[in-house]
Amino acid sequence: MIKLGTRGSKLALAQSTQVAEALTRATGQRVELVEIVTAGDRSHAPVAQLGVGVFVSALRDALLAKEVHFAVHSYKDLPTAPADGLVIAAVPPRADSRDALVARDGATLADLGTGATIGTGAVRRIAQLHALRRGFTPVPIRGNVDTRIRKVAAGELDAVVLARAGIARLGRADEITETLDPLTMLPAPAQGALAVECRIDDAETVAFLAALDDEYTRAAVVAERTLLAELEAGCSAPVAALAEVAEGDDGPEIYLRGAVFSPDGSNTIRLSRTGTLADPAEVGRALARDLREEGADQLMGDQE
Ligand SMILES: NCc1[nH]cc(CCC(=O)O)c1CC(=O)O
Repeated sequence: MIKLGTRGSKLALAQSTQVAEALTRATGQRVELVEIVTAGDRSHAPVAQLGVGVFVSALRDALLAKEVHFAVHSYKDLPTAPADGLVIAAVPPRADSRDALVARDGATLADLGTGATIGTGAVRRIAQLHALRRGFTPVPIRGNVDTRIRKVAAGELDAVVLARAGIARLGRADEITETLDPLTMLPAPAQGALAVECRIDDAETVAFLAALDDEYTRAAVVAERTLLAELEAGCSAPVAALAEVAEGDDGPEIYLRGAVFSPDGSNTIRLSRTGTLADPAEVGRALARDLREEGADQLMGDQE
């Protein structure tokens, strides 16, 4: 039996269970889930105040203390700096990376009128909603996926925007009323991807977990997160990125789109780049340089 450390939230349990089952299918290894309470689960403060690493650090402590063999994170919630002594041993095939709208009566963004209240806590999503110039009223919310969707059913909000992958992992994809095209709502770097982490010196677990790794997903996530890191921005920053791997003339290549937003959505810089699958980090670095040349720092620094 090897031990998988997981948060106790429904979403964390759903994705940990899915990874555990995939590992058992691939290797025959049985996996025991061990629940770990993080500071982020105990607190009701806005995530922006808690800081990026709050959901992650308790899991990493448990790994380093050898209480568990590995942990599964939502990749987009990981700080961009690597953790000492740990390694992302597998990046499983990515789920849908797009954002999704949940509204009443099947409503899409096109159906929602001026003043429609749309719940989301992410600056990235708020800025892109404003940028549509439809007079929407983004409403900051927090809480788990179920809580957020309930506010729509209860009439407290007209709609919420959430990651499609999270809704789907909870088995509620049929409640999505519109999956948002990346042209309208470019997702967060690494959205929909999972990071499977273990101790770097635990060769046996590293070898086991390799069975779950998906080369294209890993390359995409490296490109997106290198862009984020190069812009010196965290997971709550107004930065969006999506890398896709497509067949080029000389084999597979990476197509990386990136965008930065002023917090009120009045200004956006969107650019893209292609590069070789062999060096996804370079694609991220190059796009970060391009965005900087267009004034990304000033745009994002324009916070207040
Ligand atoms: N920021 C919270 C968060 N972290 C991971 C997911 C689920 C989707 C994913 O794994 O990317 C969500 C919910 C959301 O953004 O709607």
